[in-house]
Amino acid sequence: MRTAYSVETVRAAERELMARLPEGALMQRAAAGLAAVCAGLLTRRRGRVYGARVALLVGPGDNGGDALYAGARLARRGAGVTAVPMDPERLHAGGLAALRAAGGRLAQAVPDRPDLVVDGLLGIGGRGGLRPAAAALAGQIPQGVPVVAVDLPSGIDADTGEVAGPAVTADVTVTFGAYKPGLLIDPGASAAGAVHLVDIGLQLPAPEAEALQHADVARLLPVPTASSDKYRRGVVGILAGSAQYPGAAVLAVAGALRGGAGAVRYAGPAAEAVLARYPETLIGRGRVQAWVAGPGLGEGRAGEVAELLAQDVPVLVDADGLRGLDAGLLRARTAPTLLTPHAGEAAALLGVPRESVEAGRLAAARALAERYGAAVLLKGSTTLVASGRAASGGGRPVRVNPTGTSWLATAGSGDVLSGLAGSLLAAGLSGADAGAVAAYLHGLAGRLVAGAGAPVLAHEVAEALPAAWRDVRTP
Ligand SMILES: NC(=O)C1=CN([C@@H]2O[C@H](COP(=O)(O)OP(=O)(O)OC[C@H]3O[C@@H](n4cnc5c(N)ncnc54)[C@H](O)[C@@H]3O)[C@@H](O)[C@H]2O)[C@@H](O)CC1
Ligand SMILES: Nc1ncnc2c1ncn2[C@@H]1O[C@H](COP(=O)(O)OP(=O)(O)O)[C@@H](O)[C@H]1O
Ligand SMILES: [K+]
Repeated sequence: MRTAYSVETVRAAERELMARLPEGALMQRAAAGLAAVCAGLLTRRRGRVYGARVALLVGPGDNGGDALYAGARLARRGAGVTAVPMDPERLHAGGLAALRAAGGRLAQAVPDRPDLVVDGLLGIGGRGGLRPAAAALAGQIPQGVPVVAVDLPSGIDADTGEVAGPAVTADVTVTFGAYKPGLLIDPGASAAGAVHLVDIGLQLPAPEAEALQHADVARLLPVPTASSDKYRRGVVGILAGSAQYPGAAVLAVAGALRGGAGAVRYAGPAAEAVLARYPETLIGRGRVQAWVAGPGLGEGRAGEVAELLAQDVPVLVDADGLRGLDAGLLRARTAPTLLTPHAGEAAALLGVPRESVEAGRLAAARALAERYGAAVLLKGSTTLVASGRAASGGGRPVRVNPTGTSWLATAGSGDVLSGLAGSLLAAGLSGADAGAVAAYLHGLAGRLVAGAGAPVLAHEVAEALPAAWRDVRTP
């Protein structure tokens, strides 16, 4: 499990540790880790650190201090290090002295053709987008030069990944003590590049966000045993498709068949299309352990969705099923509910513009989970899963899906995802676990189909799901 912690939590852990260590020890640990990553990058690109030109963008706080001390370490290994301050009157004094003592220099502008730029403008003390002086410096970063961000790319919100204005885009981010949620969630995650975590010895409590890894998913997958039969493995019902959108039914069934339930039951007007493709499907209503309601239903079917929600079985609601959902009805349910909106559907459910969901994905997922008392899988460039309890009790971390590819932004891939997640619900996973595991496998399958980068069809994602299962289950 990869875990991420809010600024408040990181600061508290830092205070606690600093009280037990000599002054400046933590910053030295951070600077040593940062310098090691920079040295590794320079060595890979040009064979050695000696003679490399390194430009440090230095802000007024401790983030700038880290950059200055790391610059001093690189200068001692023979790099030519130039520090460019955001405000020459506000520079970390110890860091500046160390850099000077090591032979580094100060300049007013980023020198020509550096081999590496270190972004030490703002760290967890940054608020909002870069202000003009910082933005002007970030604007001087030459194209094509690798950028290493100190702790996080300056201008991204550490807690949410929101980017409120100008921000640095890094190739590598060296973060200290713990991942911050903004490094895992877009748009921040995209700005961070590859993230290296430097352990500085923090003792941390429960995380605010977490990302499953292969082993976590493998533990949650429903695997049949000697005593299994198709009913014990779970039956998933699919209410999807319409005369206008029969394909959504086929794709949701395709995802469900590969999700680990023992049988898939289809209810709706696209039975012929479903059977033509998947003769394994049971047709018509009957007992199920979970329902998937919504893909391709078209308009005027809210009554059918409400009928399923009135039953005491787990229900996943997607796509057209999400229109006009009754929050009171959902909150009154005792069986698990999982909602799987994309940003547009989430915006409609929250009554806010789509852009505000895109810009603040974490807050949107939490708000939906709280308002509807349900687990929420918010699809998009970083898929998030908030559990109902996380919002109300503040207890459960939001799951950030680490797999996926933007090639998945293709018609019908969401239908495959909802069938898959519904199947996992029927197999007995909680709403949040079913959502997180489904997003993980779906993202992995999408990557397998896209390969080095090629268009992906939704049905191919469903077909690649067994390979994704095997990949996850291979130790
Ligand atoms: N606290 C600790 O023990 C450690 C902290 N470390 C470093 O310290 C950093 C945090 O340091 P600080 O608390 O000094 O904060 P920052 O270095 O992030 O800078 C905060 C300062 O930047 C200015 N600022 C804020 N938002 C701005 C904006 N949008 N545009 C322009 N200027 C803005 C403010 O004047 C504020 O004083 C961490 O990110 C990490 O790099 C590391 O050295 C590890 C140890
Ligand atoms: N930019 C993106 N990067 C990665 N994945 C994306 C991106 N945009 C969409 N996706 C994924 O693609 C799928 C699209 O689902 P959805 O929007 O419901 O499409 P549809 O309704 O056509 O099936 C979701 O799994 C979503 O997370
Ligand atoms: K930074």
